[in-house]
This record gives sequence, structure tokens and C-alpha cells, in this order.
Amino acid sequence: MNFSTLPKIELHCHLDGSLRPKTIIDIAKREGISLPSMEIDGIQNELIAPIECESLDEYLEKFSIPNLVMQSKENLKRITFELFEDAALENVKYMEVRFAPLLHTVGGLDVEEIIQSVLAGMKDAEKLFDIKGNLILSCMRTMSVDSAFEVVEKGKKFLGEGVVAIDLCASEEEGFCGKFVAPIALARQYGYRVTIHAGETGVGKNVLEAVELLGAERIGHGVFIKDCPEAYNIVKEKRVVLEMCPTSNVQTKAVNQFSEHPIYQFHKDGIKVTVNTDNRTVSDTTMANECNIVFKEFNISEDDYKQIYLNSVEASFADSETKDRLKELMA
Ligand SMILES: O=c1[nH]cnc2c1ncn2[C@H]1C[C@H](O)[C@@H](CO)O1
Ligand SMILES: [Zn+2]
Repeated sequence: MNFSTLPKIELHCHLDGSLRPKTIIDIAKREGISLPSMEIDGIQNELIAPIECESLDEYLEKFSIPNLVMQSKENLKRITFELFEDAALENVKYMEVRFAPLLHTVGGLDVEEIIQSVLAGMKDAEKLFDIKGNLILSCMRTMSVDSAFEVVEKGKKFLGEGVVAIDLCASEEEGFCGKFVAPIALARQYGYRVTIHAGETGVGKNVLEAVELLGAERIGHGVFIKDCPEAYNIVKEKRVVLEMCPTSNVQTKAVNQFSEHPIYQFHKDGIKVTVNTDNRTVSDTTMANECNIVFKEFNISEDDYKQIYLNSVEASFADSETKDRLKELMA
């Protein structure tokens, strides 16, 4: 299968993990920001999490450089536009991009301005390229519960305007869901859809709690349901969709190598899986590359790919007209 030309859907992609290295250097030069290198190769080395990375926490260290250049309206708009352009050029037809608004307030922007700028970049790209997008607001689990309320409240007015969902991300501790019940319940009440990063660092029970306590419809990663029968069963029974990101999972040591990734086993057992990049730059990958990895490692058939594509359409937070159009691309 030639995944570069096949239509693709991406449901799990972080804006701040997916910047073009050249753009980081351009902006840094213009704004006098000091970087460890002003050369493409040099900065790329600093941005890509090595395959011998020890953990998710080490992987997350790679996000400090990109965020240096994501502190103005103009830069946020440009970076979002470029991400949608890159995805469109590899035939991604629909993409949900997530970002944590509170990481972009260092230069004085407020949360509304940040969301507006990212929306503007997405909308410009939609006009120029054959791609449709939506945005997911991520709350940092490492920040306070109040900060999650702030994101939920300030993002509310953009629901129906391109913002579709709420997420919890960053370092994963056992039992984190209990702390965020109130802001996520409020988000659901306002009409946000819910996807939660969980089960990425060894704790399958976090997935169970994300579903039971937070009402997660989708789970970012969810690898460790493999070791937690209760989490596995609830995901299967409730048809909770897993947003799986193979390269990222090897980098963070959720799995030691691609062959140990449970994605295909889950798929064969009837769990709804999707394939995603997580972070195009930090994981040095593309959708075509992630699909190829799954294809080569597990020898998936065209029917398997079609099923995964349709799972992604069904699980997307897109409107029904968009879903119908995306389904037709695989008919
Ligand atoms: O795979 C991930 N797990 C948890 N947090 C992540 C992952 N990839 C990126 N992040 C964090 C780092 C970013 O700064 C933040 C917002 O995109 O989300
Ligand atoms: Zn992620």
C-alpha cells in the first residue's frame, strides 16, 4: 500500500510538537531568541526525542524550544497554517490539532487571543488546501485544577467555531483523573467532546478512570489497557476509541520496539484503534510513516486499513456532513 497517496485522518497531533525546524530558526532570528543552534540539522537534533529516550518525562523536555517561538498571534497563526499545509501535502484529509493555550501566554497573549490565532491559521489552510480541521484544547495535568477551569471557560465561546474538545496531557501520574473531575464535567456540560491522554506510562487503570470519572470518548494512547483487564473491557464494551501513536510509544518506552506494540492485537480483538503521529517534529514522523510502520510490522491488509480509516472518521469530532464526505473518500 502506498500511504503517501491514500487518504488519511489524524486525530492526535500536538501543535507544539509539530513545528517546522526552519520556522523555529526564522522566528528566532527575527525576534532575537537564542537557540542551541541556528542550523536546521542542529536544531532538529535538539527537537527530536531520541529513540533511546528513557520515559515520557524525557520526551516532554523536547517541547521547551518550540514554545519559545509560540508566543505571538502571528507566530501561532503561521505555525498552525504550516502544520495543516504539511498534513494536506501528504493527503491527510481531516486533522484534529491539540494545543495547551496556557503554554502560550508568556508574551502577554490571553487565552482567547491564543485560540483565535490558532483558529485563523487553520481556517486559512482550509481555504488553500484539501483538508478540514478542528481544534482540541489541552489542559496540562501538571498545572492546577483552576487552570483547567480557565481553559474550559475561555474556550467555550469557540465551540461550534472550530474548537471541539477538551484533553488532559503532560506527565502521567497514577490516579490523575480524580483531580480533574469538576472541570471536565463542566466541559461536557458546555458541549466539549472529551479525549484524555491515559495509559501511556504503565498505568492501565488511568484509562478506566478516564472513562468512568471523566467520560472520555477517546483515549490518547491507552497502550497499558493490555495489563489491566477492567480497563480493557470497558474500552471494548463502550467502544472507546484509542488514538495510538506507534513511534511516540517507542520513544517514551510505552513499548520497547514496534513489534511489541499492541495496536494490531487490539484491532483484531475488536477494539477501535486509530493511527496518529502525536508529534510530527518531536517524533520525526508523518502519517504516511506511522501507517507504513503498522503495515510493515503487522502485515495489515487493505481491509484493515480501511477499517482503521473508518474508525477514525466515526470517532472524529467532525460534523456529520464532514464525516459523510470523508467516508466517501474510502468507498
Ligand atoms: O504523548 C504525550 N503525552 C502526554 N503529553 C504530551 C504528549 N505529547 C505532547 N504532550 C504535551 C507536551 C506539550 O507541550 C503539550 C501540549 O501540546 O502536550
Ligand atoms: Zn499526545
